[in-house]
Amino acid sequence: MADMTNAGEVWNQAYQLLLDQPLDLTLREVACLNDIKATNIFGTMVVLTVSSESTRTVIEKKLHTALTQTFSQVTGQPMTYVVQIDPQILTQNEGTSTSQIPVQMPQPVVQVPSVPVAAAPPTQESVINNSSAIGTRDAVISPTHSSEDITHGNTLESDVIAAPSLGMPMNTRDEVTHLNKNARFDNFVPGESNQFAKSIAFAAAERPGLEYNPLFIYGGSGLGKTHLLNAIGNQALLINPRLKVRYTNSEEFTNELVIALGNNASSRRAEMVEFNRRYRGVDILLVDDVQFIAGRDTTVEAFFNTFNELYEQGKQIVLASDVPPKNLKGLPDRLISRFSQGLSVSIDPPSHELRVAILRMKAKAQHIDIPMDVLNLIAEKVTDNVRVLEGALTRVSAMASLSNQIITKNLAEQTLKDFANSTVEITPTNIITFVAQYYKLTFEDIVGSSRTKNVAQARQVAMYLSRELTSMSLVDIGATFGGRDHSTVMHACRKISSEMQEMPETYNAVNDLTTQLKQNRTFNS
Ligand SMILES: Nc1ncnc2c1ncn2[C@@H]1O[C@H](COP(=O)(O)OP(=O)(O)OP(=O)(O)O)[C@@H](O)[C@H]1O
Repeated sequence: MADMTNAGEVWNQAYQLLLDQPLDLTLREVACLNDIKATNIFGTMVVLTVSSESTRTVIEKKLHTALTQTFSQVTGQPMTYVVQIDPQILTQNEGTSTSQIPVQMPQPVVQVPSVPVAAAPPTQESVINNSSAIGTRDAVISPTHSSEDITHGNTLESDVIAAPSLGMPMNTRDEVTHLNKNARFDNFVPGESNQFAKSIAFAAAERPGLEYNPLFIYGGSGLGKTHLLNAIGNQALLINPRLKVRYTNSEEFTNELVIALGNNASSRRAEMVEFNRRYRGVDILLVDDVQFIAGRDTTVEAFFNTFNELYEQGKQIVLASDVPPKNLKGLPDRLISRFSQGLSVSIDPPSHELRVAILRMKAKAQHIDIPMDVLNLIAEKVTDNVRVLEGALTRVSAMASLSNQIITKNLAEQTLKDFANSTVEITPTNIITFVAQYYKLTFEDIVGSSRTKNVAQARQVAMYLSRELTSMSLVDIGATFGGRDHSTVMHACRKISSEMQEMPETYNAVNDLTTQLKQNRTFNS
């Protein structure tokens, strides 16, 4: 195992392992590997520094899975990474003997699943807007940038439901089942777009392993797939508390497998027995974001075997993905045909009526007094993603509370002028970079261990934005921010959400940063 505190050592070992893998890279992409330097490690997060946006793109698009898995293998624990750009690194890399890759790479075999890539480098603009003129609305509202809904960044896991917005079922992740106990059927609002999925999910929870096995739920980001998966587990346990249920996602499954396999020969056997017990000894297995299982033969093989064993024993398997089975990329046909042999149900974007109904339920849960015309307005502004809908409700309620006004259509209109939809893809790296610049800190400050007030505040804002603007789970966000626990992230999200209702500077920071991120206009790197 590499020394966890030595970034260079971790990278060197990881690099050697990468060389042994059949990565699907062009020669130009291979050359990019020489541009990577591991400059720091914070907890379970490796900071990779590269000289250009194009290298970052290659990393995020082509090497994501290979890198996370290799880092996990080298250190013996689930790892993640962030990429920062520093043009100076080129000079520093010159002359270093390690990590120079030969330009002949192994032949393409494995398709590494891509993750969304940061958009083109933004232009330099002033980031700091400390005008705390709450009440004079124009001061906190910047020009609108509108188009489609926001696109989410790293969609690797969504095992937990909590979000920073008001009205969210806050996450309480069960230690054993990994279920979020607050995601239930009774707080999942049905509509035409999700009713069928909800009914089938309910039936699977009531009669696991019988009619709908496997059950495959697919649909776009923020439409409630994770909520339904958790609801199935919770409902099944309500009916029969003795059932063994496990919620996971492909990232977690893969990481646990890599760690079990990475142990030395003597303990590997025991680790694998434990791994198999965890996944094959259950009555209900719920697997989120199954599209990311692609990428490694060993993971696919382990997943295939797990699936078969559970299926043959009549155990319930529920899978969630952004696309239907036949559109899954990089998975062998035998697995796709297994996924297709049960029932596939879609969740479609919610109608206006459903968006209003969801908003009404969230507002009621938080005792927010909000008139019907405002609910309609929010539902008109945000169309495709319930998570974003919740964020919009948070903004309106925060603005009313800060300016000591009741919620009116006018106030909501002004507040949400800036809550524009955007096609810009927002990645954690972008968020950290933008937040660092906003607070006049460094990238490392945000992901590092400093607890000084300013740094801690900036980090919490970055965590909040990660939850609101990407579909990363609390667990993934925690890992990205220096290996912090998911409860730390949950605390940060709650704190910032509540501060937004009371402190103009927090509201302004979140608001300004959201606008800048969605328009991708700020840092020059
Ligand atoms: N019909 C609904 N009723 C109540 N809340 C909902 C509904 N649909 C979605 N939500 C809420 O919206 C948020 C996002 O949902 P969820 O995380 O389940 O989406 P997802 O489809 O898994 O997204 P992703 O693919 O990005 O992980 C959650 O807070 C969830 O509780």
